[in-house]
Amino acid sequence: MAYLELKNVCKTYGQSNNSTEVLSNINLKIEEGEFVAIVGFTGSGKTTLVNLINGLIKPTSGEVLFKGEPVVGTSHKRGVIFQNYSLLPWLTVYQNVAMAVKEAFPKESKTEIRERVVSFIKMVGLSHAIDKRPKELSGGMRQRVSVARALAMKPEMIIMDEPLGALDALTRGNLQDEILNIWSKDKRTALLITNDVDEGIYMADRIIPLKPGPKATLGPEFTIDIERPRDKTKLNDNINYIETRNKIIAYLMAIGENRKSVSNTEYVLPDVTPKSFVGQF
Ligand SMILES: Nc1ncnc2c1ncn2[C@@H]1O[C@H](COP(=O)(O)OP(=O)(O)OP(=O)(O)O)[C@@H](O)[C@H]1O
Repeated sequence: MAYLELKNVCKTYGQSNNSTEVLSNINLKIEEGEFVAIVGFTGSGKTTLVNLINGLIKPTSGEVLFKGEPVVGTSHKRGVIFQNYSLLPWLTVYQNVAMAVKEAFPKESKTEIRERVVSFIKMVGLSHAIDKRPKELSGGMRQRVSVARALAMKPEMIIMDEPLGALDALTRGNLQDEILNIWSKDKRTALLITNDVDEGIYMADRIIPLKPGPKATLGPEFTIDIERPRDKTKLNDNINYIETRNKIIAYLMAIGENRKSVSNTEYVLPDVTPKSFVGQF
């Protein structure tokens, strides 16, 4: 039995004439302990896929199974690191992480919870900002709180929706390594949604492209046959890395070209000037 399985999953938004089938016949199996990356184009339905797996939305048809059981609603067993960090603005960094930890570990003592929260905030390099509120943090710092919050809950499966996109290269690299540490040390299962092929190759066992939408489906998988732990500084000399990267990029470029050729529509912008601007220049 697969740890996570999607069987013929389709998702349509809207009703009748006004509807769009965003995802079409998605079939995916992830085994326990695997790290799978889905690489997709912008707007292809990546977040929709994450929300289906997380239980935030239901498929229009098909099934999402977690450990053999249909996914109904969210669960802290599946920890999601969202793209938009979704922190509670009135809580401090500590409180944002602690709230999630308390929910995941209701039987832990106050001291145990404090230790857990503090150690994960330290891991993401935010000890100095532990009592700050989200509005006092940069976008990258908020994203790091969101990573700490998801990982501190020790989810059985870590689901990441383009979690590191807003970060600088150094912070991004550090967090990739922290996520990999936790995944391998705690024997987790992980799904990473990204538009960065290099990030996918560095982190995952398999990469599966999500074709452009509407009616996005999954493309053929690419196995990443590079020994772990992987050394970023040596990847550029690794023949497996070079070959796999070239194959994935060629595939994505080919399906990207098809997408371009689907639409020849020209969009003409309206020729209007707001009244308040007239005479200002
Ligand atoms: N709740 C919704 N109602 C209607 N349409 C939606 C809804 N959510 C998403 N969509 C549409 O579904 C399509 C896929 O959106 P989604 O956010 O899943 O894509 P994405 O690949 O995550 O995008 P991005 O790369 O920009 O983050 C888009 O055309 C979007 O407008």
